[in-house]
Amino acid sequence: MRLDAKALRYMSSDDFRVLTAIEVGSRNHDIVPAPLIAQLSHIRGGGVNRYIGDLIKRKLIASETNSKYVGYKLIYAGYDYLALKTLSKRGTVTSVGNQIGVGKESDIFVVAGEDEEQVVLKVHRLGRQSFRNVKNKRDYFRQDQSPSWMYMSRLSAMKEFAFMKVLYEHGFPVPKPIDQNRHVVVMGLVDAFPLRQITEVGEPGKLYSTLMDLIVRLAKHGLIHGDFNEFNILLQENGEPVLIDFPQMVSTSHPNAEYYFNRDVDCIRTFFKRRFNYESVLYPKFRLDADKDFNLDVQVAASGFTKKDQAQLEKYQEDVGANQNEGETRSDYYDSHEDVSDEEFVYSGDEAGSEEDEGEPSTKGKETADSGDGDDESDSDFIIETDKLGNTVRRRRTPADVDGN
Ligand SMILES: Nc1ncnc2c1ncn2[C@@H]1O[C@H](COP(=O)(O)OP(=O)(O)OP(=O)(O)O)[C@@H](O)[C@H]1O
Repeated sequence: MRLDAKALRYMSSDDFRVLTAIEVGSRNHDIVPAPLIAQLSHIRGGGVNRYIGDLIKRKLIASETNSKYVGYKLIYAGYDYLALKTLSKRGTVTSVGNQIGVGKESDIFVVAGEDEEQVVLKVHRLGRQSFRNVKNKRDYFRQDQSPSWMYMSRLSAMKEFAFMKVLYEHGFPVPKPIDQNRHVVVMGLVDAFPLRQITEVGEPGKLYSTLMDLIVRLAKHGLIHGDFNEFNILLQENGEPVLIDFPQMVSTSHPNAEYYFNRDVDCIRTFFKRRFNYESVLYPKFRLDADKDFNLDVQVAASGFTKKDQAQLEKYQEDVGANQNEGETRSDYYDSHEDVSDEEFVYSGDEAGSEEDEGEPSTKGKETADSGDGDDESDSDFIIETDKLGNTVRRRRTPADVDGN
């Protein structure tokens, strides 16, 4: 799936009203009947059917029949569309660029921001992975029981933005948080390579200590990253790491805090041993009684991402985790995952904050960065080079390399 910027330009305001009406109607209906769409969009007569037909053709909505009537539902592309429209109206996204990556549960694009600078647009796609791993898929579709995939994606984006903001404000090395709407987060572009692509570093011991210090500093602020590994650490040319991706971040007062803390520490120890042949007897241990400098989790709760939201996301993550194939690593996932059709992601309500005209749009596409474990991957798409600090880095070829620039 692509981020279709052109579609944004060509969509009429009536199309948007109809799309927004379907989003609003979805709060109380699995599928929204045409008369309700007409009422919510204030488009009278049979006119609404023409717009509905148009939106179906553009694959922004889908029609479905239940036992009583034919209705319409928003699909991922339509939801993307509404989010992009809102961000472009706010001016935080001014044009759409290329997809630079695909995560387990997200699509990442570089787009132009407010002052034409390059920024990162991350579209959360919960359900991509869980379709394979969650047994009780139906739960997430049934509005009366559990939230939809799109609702969960929105919660995940809210969480990422809330944590990024609080961490950024307290001087942690994270991307600059810029904006968030629905399931989309806009953040600063970090000029760096994921640690996973780095084959050699000048001083592994120094980087190891920096990363362990970061884990400890987070804990002293009441937080555990929960997914602190080579995929979520970007290494800048000056050797300083930047932390991304906070879907599993938990408070140090979480009942399983010690487990999560140790897992983060172990991830780094294992990676350093495997990749750089570096081992140290020194590593941090979790201490519940440690003096806390600050409780950032309290600030996050105050930011609008509530404890209830956190609990809902945690339940989802547990469901995914509990059903994860034993021993499956993230690389295995990348190597084996099949794309799930976007039409399968159906929005079934619970959305908030969708004022009329507050629309915005979509994304997704081909895996371009990081498509397997760096150790096993074919090298033809990569260039090995030495950065200014003498680190050997492996990066994907760009058109500029082909042109010889
Ligand atoms: N702010 C950023 N600046 C530069 N690159 C970024 C940024 N955010 C993400 N990326 C790139 O996109 C990739 C995926 O991002 P991220 O880890 O946030 O997605 P994800 O869906 O959570 O992935 P996964 O769960 O598989 O780690 C990163 O490895 C990195 O290469």
